[in-house]
Amino acid sequence: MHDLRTWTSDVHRTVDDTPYGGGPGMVMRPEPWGQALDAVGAGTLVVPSPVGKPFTQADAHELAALDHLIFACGRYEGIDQRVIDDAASRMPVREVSLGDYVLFGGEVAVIVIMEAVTRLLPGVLGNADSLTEESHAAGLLEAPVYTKPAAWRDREVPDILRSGDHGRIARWRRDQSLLRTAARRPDMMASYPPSSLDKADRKA
Ligand SMILES: Nc1cc(-c2ccc3cc[nH]c3c2)n[nH]1
Repeated sequence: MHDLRTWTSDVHRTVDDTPYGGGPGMVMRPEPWGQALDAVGAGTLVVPSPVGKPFTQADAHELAALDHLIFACGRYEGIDQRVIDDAASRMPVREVSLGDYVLFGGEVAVIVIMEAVTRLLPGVLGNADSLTEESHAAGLLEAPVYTKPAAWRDREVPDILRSGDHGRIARWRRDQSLLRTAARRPDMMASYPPSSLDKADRKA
């Protein structure tokens, strides 16, 4: 963690200023950011932003494979664009959005990204199999999950899950994933490769 004010030189340790072109709020000054990024060295710079590329599980896997991640947490109306442009001349930069809503700053977004990335690192999750079954891993939403008791408030666990027939259970789960994804995330269905449907059919 680095305090951006470390790289200020005025008595008030100023990190923001008014936006060129007018408009509400303040913009983060380039000088402190430039010196801070120089100081932390090269890596892949991850910048949470409302205007970034939507962050996906695939992005989490890509970041988990990298040696050095640098997270830039902005505040106010954002960071002077020249900071991003200057950094991109020296290192990979990823501006990422967590969703179509606006936060106060990048800190919470960085916490979310760090959790999504670190849980993919070898040895972090107790059961690595969880990574292959979870939502978004196979391009679909996960099937519903159940545990004991078999009946709870007059609601029974689907019989198939108690049948011991693992082939039929796998098929049921895949079908439930497809139904759930089609209902809640038709955008994911659009990119779900039909070829893998054939493979799953063959497997089950
Ligand atoms: N997905 C998403 C990111 C943000 C975000 C990220 C950084 C800053 C800096 C100032 N406001 C910010 C907002 N809002 N929503």
